[in-house]
Amino acid sequence: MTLAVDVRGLNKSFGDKHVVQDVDIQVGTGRITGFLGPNGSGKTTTLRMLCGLLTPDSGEGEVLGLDFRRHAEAVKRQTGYMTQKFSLYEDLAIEENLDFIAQVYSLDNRRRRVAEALERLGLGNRRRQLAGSLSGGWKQRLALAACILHEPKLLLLDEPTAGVDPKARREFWDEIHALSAEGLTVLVSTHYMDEAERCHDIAYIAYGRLMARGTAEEVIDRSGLITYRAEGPGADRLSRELAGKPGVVMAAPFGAALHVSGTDRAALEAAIAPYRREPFRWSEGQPTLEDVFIHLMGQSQDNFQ
Ligand SMILES: Nc1ncnc2c1ncn2[C@@H]1O[C@H](COP(=O)(O)OP(=O)(O)OP(=O)(O)O)[C@@H](O)[C@H]1O
Repeated sequence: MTLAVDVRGLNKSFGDKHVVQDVDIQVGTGRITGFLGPNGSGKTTTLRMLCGLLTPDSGEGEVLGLDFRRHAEAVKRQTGYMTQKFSLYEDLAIEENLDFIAQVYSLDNRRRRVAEALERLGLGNRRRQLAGSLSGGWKQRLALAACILHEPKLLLLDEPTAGVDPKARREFWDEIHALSAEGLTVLVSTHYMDEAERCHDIAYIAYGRLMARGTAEEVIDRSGLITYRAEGPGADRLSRELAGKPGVVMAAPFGAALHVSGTDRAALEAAIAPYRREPFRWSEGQPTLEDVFIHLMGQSQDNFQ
């Protein structure tokens, strides 16, 4: 697999806060890599360093085959970065926003590019609508259209669907997959588990440190987590009793069922033994990505406290 991003030993501090610590990040060409981790763990900071908007304290490697520090400008030109906050002009129409961006970047074939971006993201019928009057989902589509206008090879998307309804999120992801199928590489930060599962690969960062990476299956397998599932009336309410018992890393309700996880099988089984009675039915299940992420978060040291 060729790598569109292959950066090692990335570090960044703000004052005495070491917010990105020795992070290695690799993103396969044409793949969609989900970037996950708790709030404030350094995802945005990492994305900004990769596209040359922020200078790392240290780190080396290539983005799109270029030394990402020495050739930051060239990397920037081939990268589309979608910020967390909608940053287009609310009092300009959709088409005017795109045309303005095309002018700012001195893009050739402005009309063609804008028309193609409108068409591609289904914005054609709304092209005269003011950006400020769009719903969250359409705003995000416009922001995505703006980032692909210059035909980048790499997309860095920072929580692009935060606060967007499920249907619009699904459509947005269909578009990300379509772009990836055309060869674009995508690194996308998200807090949504269903989105993590839609990624080819995952990188999980907590408190500035990369804790896991690989496909969802690999991340789950390598966690060493064992999960039991309890069903039956009131099973979900056992979480409080079980949480904190030796061997229990996590006990959380999943609908009416309960997931209890740990890494030490004997200790975990001892913890649930008193509850192996009617009306509860226990079975060993596959840990979910969410189980694994909560486990990883617990393992990482919160160096901001
Ligand atoms: N310019 C800055 N000056 C000082 N501190 C900063 C700056 N930018 C980010 N930070 C701090 O760095 C840490 C990491 O922030 P970052 O935005 O990279 O996290 P994140 O993983 O993207 O979080 P979220 O999921 O909430 O978006 C936070 O503690 C944040 O307050």
